[in-house]
Amino acid sequence: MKIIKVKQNSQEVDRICARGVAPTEEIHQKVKKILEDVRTGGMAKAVEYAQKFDGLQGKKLSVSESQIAKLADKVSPTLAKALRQAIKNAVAFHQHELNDLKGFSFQGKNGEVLGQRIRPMRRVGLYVPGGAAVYPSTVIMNAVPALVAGVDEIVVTTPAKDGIHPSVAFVLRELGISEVYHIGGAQAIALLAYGAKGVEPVDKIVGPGNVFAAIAKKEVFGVVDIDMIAGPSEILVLADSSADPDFVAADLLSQAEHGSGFEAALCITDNMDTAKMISECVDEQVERSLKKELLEKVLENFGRILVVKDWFDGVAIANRIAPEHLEIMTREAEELSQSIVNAGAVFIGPWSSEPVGDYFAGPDHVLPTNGTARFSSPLGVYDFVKRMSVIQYSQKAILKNGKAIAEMANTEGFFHHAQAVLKRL
Ligand SMILES: NC(=O)c1ccc[n+]([C@@H]2O[C@H](COP(=O)([O-])OP(=O)(O)OC[C@H]3O[C@@H](n4cnc5c(N)ncnc54)[C@H](O)[C@@H]3O)[C@@H](O)[C@H]2O)c1
Ligand SMILES: N[C@H](CO)Cc1c[nH]c[nH+]1
Ligand SMILES: [Zn+2]
Repeated sequence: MKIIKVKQNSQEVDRICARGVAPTEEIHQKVKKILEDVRTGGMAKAVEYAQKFDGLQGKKLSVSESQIAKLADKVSPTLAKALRQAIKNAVAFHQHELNDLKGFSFQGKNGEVLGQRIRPMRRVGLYVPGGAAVYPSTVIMNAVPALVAGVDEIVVTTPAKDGIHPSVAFVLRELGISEVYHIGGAQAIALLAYGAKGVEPVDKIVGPGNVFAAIAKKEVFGVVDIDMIAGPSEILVLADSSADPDFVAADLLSQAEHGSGFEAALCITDNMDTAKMISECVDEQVERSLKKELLEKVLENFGRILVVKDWFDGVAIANRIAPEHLEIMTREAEELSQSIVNAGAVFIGPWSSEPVGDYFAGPDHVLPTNGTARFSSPLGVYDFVKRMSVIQYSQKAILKNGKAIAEMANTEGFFHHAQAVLKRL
């Protein structure tokens, strides 16, 4: 793995900050055409694309409850136990988010009541990727916050080349999700956003995906809401000489293996010897891997060990990179973590390996990528609710403030706004 000495504004850091799949004009046009085709051509077009790209056999996108149940029964007892526990952990974590979603109301000086109410969305679409891998964990991470928020209708789309995987079916059944369509990519996003015969459009689409799903989500924003851009997975490990190089290497490769080829596996260290040991461990693990070719491609693009002169520079660079996952394996890991402001999730200390978060700990694994952690948050209950303002004016309050309101309205040239208030005085 390449080792590079860097400062905060080095070219290599700029290149990493500009990472991500830069979609070509060709991909953009392709996504737009698929969206438009499904919007105008409806179910027939959606089926055609799902057959072409998503391994759909036959003409039916919807997966029936009995199919889900049959597949779910195939899951081994040990996997069933693990998935059930992962669901429990995710529910427990997301329930804490409700503490910040209570709304409020207060009474003003003239008896007026003002407030904010929180309401769940009615119908949401969850995109569960399925091109290069199978993602039962992503069903959990997409669906649990929606369920905790109290969303009425949850729709899942997933490509699944070889049909819905039993583990995915198991999680769907455990969570009571029965509206499922075998479709992926831009065509799935179009189906969710525009609807088609037998499929009602949703209010919001969430979930990670490859470049086709991500661009399609951006394109339909406005017709529906979207969560964020959650693209190819990324990890940045901060490691000093106390870190176990074998752990660091393993964690870097955990995200490099996701399969799109555009993942990022980065490390920052303040020690050249540590850099060399980590690099050797990565090379050894890659050499032994069944995914050697894929890992080499990812590491060539965005696999780097950056050596900094001190942690002041290290933290500044980490905050510029704003990775999806940030692991800290340094002596004062918790203290250092306090300086991190841009990351999807922070994993502190040697035992907090990234896959603990991918599968089990409880916090969501749908996280902002490509540096969007500068302004986006992990998927959470807050993504599935809306805030609604409440204004309950009293007669005393309108008598006190009516003239001021009318004056503002008249200044804007809105005579009828002014009249509506003045009539009440
Ligand atoms: N950030 C997160 O929270 C998070 C979580 C899980 C996975 N991920 C990422 O999600 C991505 C999943 O990607 P994936 O490919 O496995 O699954 P995917 O479901 O996102 O994409 C597969 C679909 O893309 C479409 N597609 C592929 N090639 C196409 C082409 N040439 N033309 C038109 N459409 C095409 C097809 O519809 C196909 O079914 C990975 O990069 C992974 O790292 C991110
Ligand atoms: N690391 C991914 C998020 O970037 C989530 C995931 C699911 N399965 C394995 N990993
Ligand atoms: Zn992962």
